Amino acid sequence: MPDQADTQIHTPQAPPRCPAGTDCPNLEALDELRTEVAALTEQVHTDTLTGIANFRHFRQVLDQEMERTRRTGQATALIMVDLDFFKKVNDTWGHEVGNQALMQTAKLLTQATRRLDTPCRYGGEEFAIVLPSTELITAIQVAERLRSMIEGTPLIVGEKSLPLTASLGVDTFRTLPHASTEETAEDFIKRTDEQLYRAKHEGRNRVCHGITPIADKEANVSAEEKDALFGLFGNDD
Ligand SMILES: Nc1nc2c(ncn2[C@@H]2O[C@H](COP(=O)(O)OP(=O)(O)OP(=O)(O)O)[C@@H](O)[C@H]2O)c(=O)[nH]1
Repeated sequence: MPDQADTQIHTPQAPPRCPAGTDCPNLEALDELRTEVAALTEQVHTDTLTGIANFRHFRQVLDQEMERTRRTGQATALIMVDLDFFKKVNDTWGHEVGNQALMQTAKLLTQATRRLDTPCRYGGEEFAIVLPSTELITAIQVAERLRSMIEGTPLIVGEKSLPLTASLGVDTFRTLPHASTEETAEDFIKRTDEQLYRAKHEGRNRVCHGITPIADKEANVSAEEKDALFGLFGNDD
């Protein structure tokens, strides 16, 4: 038999009711709590240094957009961005100046993209942008615009102007609507990262992109779907 203290702990308490038409102090407390939860949720999804989305948020958005692609057949584009010779910036000018370069780059990423796109800090000096419902050709244009903005916006440190450049990899995830696909978010990131490393290897300060295969090995493609597909990619025959 539980003692009285136990009984009090385990008995569910009905929330106090507010009389209709009166100010209710509990509602105010609830509002405060909601504001606090919203602020904490934002913190969990934000990179502290740059103020843009962090890796955790990036992964959630990417999963969500890939799922949208599977359902609608509209491509999801991904751009990976890595500042060039960033170690040298840190070594020459110090970590604090390196941080300023990262903050400036994050600002440019936000300026160069639409509100629907999600620019994120992927980690270190690497960034990623998820572009929903975006074809490869458009994503390449966005990446090229961003590359040019980074190159054309040196970091001003006192009297000095510090040139910055970045290498970018671009690719898209696409599949036929409602077809099963085996490609995971990790595979897609890896595929796009390979383009980024190609850009580094080919001399940096450039955009490299893939030719996206249909990420669907098993789907039976109907004549109508084939027509739609060739309409999307353009038919060379
Ligand atoms: N200031 C600053 N530096 C960082 C941060 N995160 C990572 N870094 C630095 O970024 C540098 C990355 O160096 P590397 O991976 O050698 O790349 P890199 O020098 O840019 O060379 P490439 O990518 O090949 O052009 C390292 O010196 C890290 O210490 C950060 O939050 N702030």
